[in-house]
Amino acid sequence: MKIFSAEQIYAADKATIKKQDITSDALMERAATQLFNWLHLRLQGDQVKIHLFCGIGNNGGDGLALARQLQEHGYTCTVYVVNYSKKRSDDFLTNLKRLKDREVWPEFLEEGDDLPEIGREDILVDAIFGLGLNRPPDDWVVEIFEHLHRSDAFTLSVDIPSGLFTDKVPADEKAVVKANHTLSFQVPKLIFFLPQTGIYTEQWELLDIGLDTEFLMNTETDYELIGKNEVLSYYIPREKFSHKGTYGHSLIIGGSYGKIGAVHLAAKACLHTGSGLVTVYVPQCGYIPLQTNFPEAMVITDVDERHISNIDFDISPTVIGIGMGMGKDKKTVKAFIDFLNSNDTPLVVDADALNILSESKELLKKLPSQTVLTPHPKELERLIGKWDGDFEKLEMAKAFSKMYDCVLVIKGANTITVYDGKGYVNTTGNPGMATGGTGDVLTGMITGLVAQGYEPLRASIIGVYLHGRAGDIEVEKTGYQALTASSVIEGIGRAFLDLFAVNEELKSGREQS
Ligand SMILES: NC(=O)C1=CN([C@@H]2O[C@H](COP(=O)(O)OP(=O)(O)OC[C@H]3O[C@@H](n4cnc5c(N)ncnc54)[C@H](OP(=O)(O)O)[C@@H]3O)[C@@H](O)[C@H]2O)[C@@H](O)CC1
Ligand SMILES: Nc1ncnc2c1ncn2[C@@H]1O[C@H](COP(=O)(O)OP(=O)(O)O)[C@@H](O)[C@H]1O
Ligand SMILES: [K+]
Repeated sequence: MKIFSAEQIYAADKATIKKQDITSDALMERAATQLFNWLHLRLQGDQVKIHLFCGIGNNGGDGLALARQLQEHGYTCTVYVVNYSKKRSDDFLTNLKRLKDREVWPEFLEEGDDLPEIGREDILVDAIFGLGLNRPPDDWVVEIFEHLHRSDAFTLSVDIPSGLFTDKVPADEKAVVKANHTLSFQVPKLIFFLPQTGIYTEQWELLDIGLDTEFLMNTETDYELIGKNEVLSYYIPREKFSHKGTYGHSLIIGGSYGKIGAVHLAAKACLHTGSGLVTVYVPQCGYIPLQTNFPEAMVITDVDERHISNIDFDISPTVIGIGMGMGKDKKTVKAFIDFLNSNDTPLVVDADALNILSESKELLKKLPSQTVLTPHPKELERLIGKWDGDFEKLEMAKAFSKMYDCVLVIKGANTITVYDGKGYVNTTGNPGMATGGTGDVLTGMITGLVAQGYEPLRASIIGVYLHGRAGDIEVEKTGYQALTASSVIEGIGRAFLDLFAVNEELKSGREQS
């Protein structure tokens, strides 16, 4: 699913109005009706107090139109207009008049006014600012935001939490409404997925307002949200007459004394993701544990007991995953540099190998084209330098990816894979995965997918999706705290099966009906 910018959403508005020959007010009414239906379905006429805080633009207009529909259905609501500007939008004014025609008189809030009392059990609707915010809200408006927050009432934001810009991080966290739930129109917004802006709403949901599908389909976006449908469309089926050679030979290089587990996790994940063969390359201290606990893997050992000192093997792997638990011993750094100087096998690079790469631009130039790099935030900073806010981080990541022709997998709650000027935002995964070793599992999975013939960008997108899905499946059994990297590996098989689950359900539903 595409993630559109605010400008593109305004353009979609225009295209819809023209193509469907409707007024902008009719589109606002659609939006309000969807908001109303959402609330009505849940409240079923309950007489809970609803406070609607509206701005003076179209976000406020949505709020006013919603207030009218609520009032018509007998709900108890009070409407406030946060009067931050005299420049009211036409559709706001239309809806203000309609409300007054029904003898609902909003209370206009100005600087210095007393603020209304809000009970904990009440419901707040935040329709103060939407996509049109273009400067920080005034202090007295921020005070209203804080007042709403102090009430502890359930806060429902319309389109986006008020105070959030769509293209930069707010300077003051108090200047944003903290929503429990956001009902956003038609398309997801990038702000829901970035660590510095995603925190302002606990949940978000899309409401279909019938924007022109042709416009949405034909407009190229900088970001895409990756869900099951996207992954399914990339899936390569397993052939009946295939054999282990069909699915590639992955070589996992890494480990050092005390960190052999990282390689074990990556290699096991690689195998569970479908790599035909998996060989690991470790210091000698890794030989016995791996051969004892992981019979499916082949093991090649370095000449050194504790560290990788000379990457030397006589197999021809399809792809190499490198860096997990490898450490930065002097011998290892030299071995890695020598390896890069002669390697032309596709690479997936993680952990210490990334840290070594960060220290030399010359080394980065030696990476084969479309090498996958899987940094967590700290490793990313070492690679691309410090950024000022999540939006700049993404721009810097795109520039870096272009400069070195690499796929950058920016790991986090919503991992974003960046390549060729575009970002692919992942939707799976959970906080239980914030535990040692889950990153090693991801690297193994991406390596295993490249081995099977997925091109590096797709392997990354699919790997990240399945990794998160495996974590989501396993967390149902373990809870967040007990989820481990090993349990994520256990979940990989179910994550693959789950790709087809909806289709199966649909099929059985059709058969029954
Ligand atoms: N397709 C869709 O998705 C649909 C979207 N719809 C809805 O429209 C919403 C966007 O509405 P909007 O463009 O009128 O902007 P909104 O956020 O209400 O701001 C109002 C104005 O405030 C001003 N302003 C900005 N910052 C300020 C500040 N700090 N302090 C004071 N003033 C400030 C600025 O005007 P300026 O003063 O800069 O001229 C701005 O224009 C969208 O989020 C959704 O809810 C639906 O109705 C239909 C379909
Ligand atoms: N809160 C979270 N929600 C979803 N996924 C998460 C969360 N925290 C971490 N992850 C995922 O877990 C993995 C952690 O990787 P990393 O930090 O490299 O761990 P390690 O180095 O211990 O293997 C990444 O894939 C990341 O996206
Ligand atoms: K809002």
